[in-house]
Amino acid sequence: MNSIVAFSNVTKKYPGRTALNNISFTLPQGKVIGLVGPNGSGKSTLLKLISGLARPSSGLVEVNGKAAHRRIAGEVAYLSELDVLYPFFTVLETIRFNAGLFKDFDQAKAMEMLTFMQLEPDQKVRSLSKGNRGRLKIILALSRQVPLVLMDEPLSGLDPLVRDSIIRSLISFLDLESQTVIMSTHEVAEVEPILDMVVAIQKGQIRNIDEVENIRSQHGQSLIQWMKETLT
Ligand SMILES: Nc1ncnc2c1ncn2[C@@H]1O[C@H](COP(=O)(O)OP(=O)(O)OP(=O)(O)O)[C@@H](O)[C@H]1O
Repeated sequence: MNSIVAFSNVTKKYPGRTALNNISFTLPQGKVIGLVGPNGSGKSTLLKLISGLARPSSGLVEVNGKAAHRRIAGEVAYLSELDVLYPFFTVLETIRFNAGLFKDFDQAKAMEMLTFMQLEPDQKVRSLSKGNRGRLKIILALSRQVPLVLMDEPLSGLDPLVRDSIIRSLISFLDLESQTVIMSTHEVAEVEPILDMVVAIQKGQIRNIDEVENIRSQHGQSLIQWMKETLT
C-alpha cells in the first residue's frame, strides 16, 4: 500500500524543548487516522510538519513522496488549532475568500455543508460562537479537493450534543477514495467509530500505530483501553 506520509528520523526542537525526538513511521492512503496523546506530547507539531508550515530540525518529512514544505499547501488542507478566520468577513465571504485562495476549493460542497451545519451565510465571523467557528473551520478544510486533510482538534469547542452528528458528517463529506485524513483529538471515544487507524504519541515519541479494527478484534479493547495500556 502506498504511504501518503513518511517520517524518517525526524526531530523537532523549539528553544529549550524537544517536541519530537527522532521519529520514523509511515501512514497509508485512504484512511481516517486519529492522532492521540496527552497534552504537550507533540501532536500539533507533527501535523505542522506534515503541512509544511514548520520544518524539522533534522530528518525528512515526506507527503506523497515529496519533501514537505510550504509549497505543498496545494496538496494539503490544514485545519489549525488556532483561530485563523477573519472576524470582519461574513460566513459566505469567508467561503468565497477561501475559494479564491485555493484552486481546488469546492464551493458547492461548502454551501451544502453550510446548510448541514446550520450556519447563517450572512453572519459575521466575529459574532459566531466558538462552536460555530469550529464548524466553519471544518467546512473550509473538507471543501478542499486535496489528497491529505489535516485537522488539529476539530472537535474542540463543539458542544457534546452536536459533536456526534458532526463526526458522522466528516465521513459523509470526505472522499475516502482519494483522501486521507489525519486528526488530532482528545475526544477518543467519540471519534472511535470513524477511525481506521490510530497513532499514539507521548513525550515526542510514537508509542504505537495500529488499526482500530485490530485493536477491537485482536485485543478486544476499546480505543480508550488501548490508550491506557499504550500510554503508561
Ligand atoms: N512555538 C513553540 N515554541 C516553544 N515550544 C513549543 C512551541 N510549540 C510547541 N512547543 C512545545 O512542544 C511540545 C509539543 O507541543 P504540541 O503543541 O505539539 O503538543 P500537543 O500534543 O499538540 O498538545 P495539546 O494536546 O496540549 O494541544 C510541548 O512541550 C510544547 O510546549
